[in-house]
Amino acid sequence: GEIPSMLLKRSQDGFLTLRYNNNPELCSNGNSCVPPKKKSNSMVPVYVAIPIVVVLVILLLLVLLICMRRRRQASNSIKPQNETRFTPPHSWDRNRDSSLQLNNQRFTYEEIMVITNNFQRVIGQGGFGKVYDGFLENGTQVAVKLRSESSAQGVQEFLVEAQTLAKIHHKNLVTMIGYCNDREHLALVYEYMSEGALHEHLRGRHYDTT
Ligand SMILES: Nc1ncnc2c1ncn2[C@@H]1O[C@H](COP(=O)(O)OP(=O)(O)OP(=O)(O)O)[C@@H](O)[C@H]1O
Repeated sequence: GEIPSMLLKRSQDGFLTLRYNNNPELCSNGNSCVPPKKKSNSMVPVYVAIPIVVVLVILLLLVLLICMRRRRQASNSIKPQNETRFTPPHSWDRNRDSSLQLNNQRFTYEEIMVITNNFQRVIGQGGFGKVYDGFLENGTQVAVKLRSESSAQGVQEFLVEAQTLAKIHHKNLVTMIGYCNDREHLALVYEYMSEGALHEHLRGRHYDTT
């Protein structure tokens, strides 16, 4: 503010010594008042807080989205254990989706007999029963795993293997081409693995069928 004229006059008359150079908020007639420094902007914290809150909310939403997606994937991969009927996904039905070509197609038992040439050549024996060599119409060599009635492993385990392989596709896993669920016959048709089973390699010998 302005220095009162009374004080200025007394200073000019020599009765008073005024020192106010270091106080920019004081001014005399001759000097222009230095405008008081603006107070720091009280809105600055708001400008900083808003983006932080927005970023936190976005992160929270992303985490929630990821959690929901993982939970959905987990629930999809767990099927009820007491399910006894073989209910292949729609994609297994070649009549519904011809674009699937050989993937997961459904075969009748008669077709399985043709593919394996009436179960002519056994190439292995597993927990579910015998595995037969076979050829599809287009010449693709396949391995047909036929569940035997006397199998120690139940229908349920067989279906679990089928359903798992129908979902999982990996270059290191055998590909399931199709299946047969015809009356009492259950069979899975796999791509033929000419190199044999991994455990045979680990043991250092191949299954001898001849
Ligand atoms: N896709 C395939 N290509 C070539 N041979 C196969 C194929 N699948 C199975 N075999 C042969 O059949 C054998 C039995 O296979 P299968 O998968 O039925 O039984 P496993 O995996 O050895 O035992 P388990 O059924 O008890 O798990 C194998 O050791 C292998 O020699």
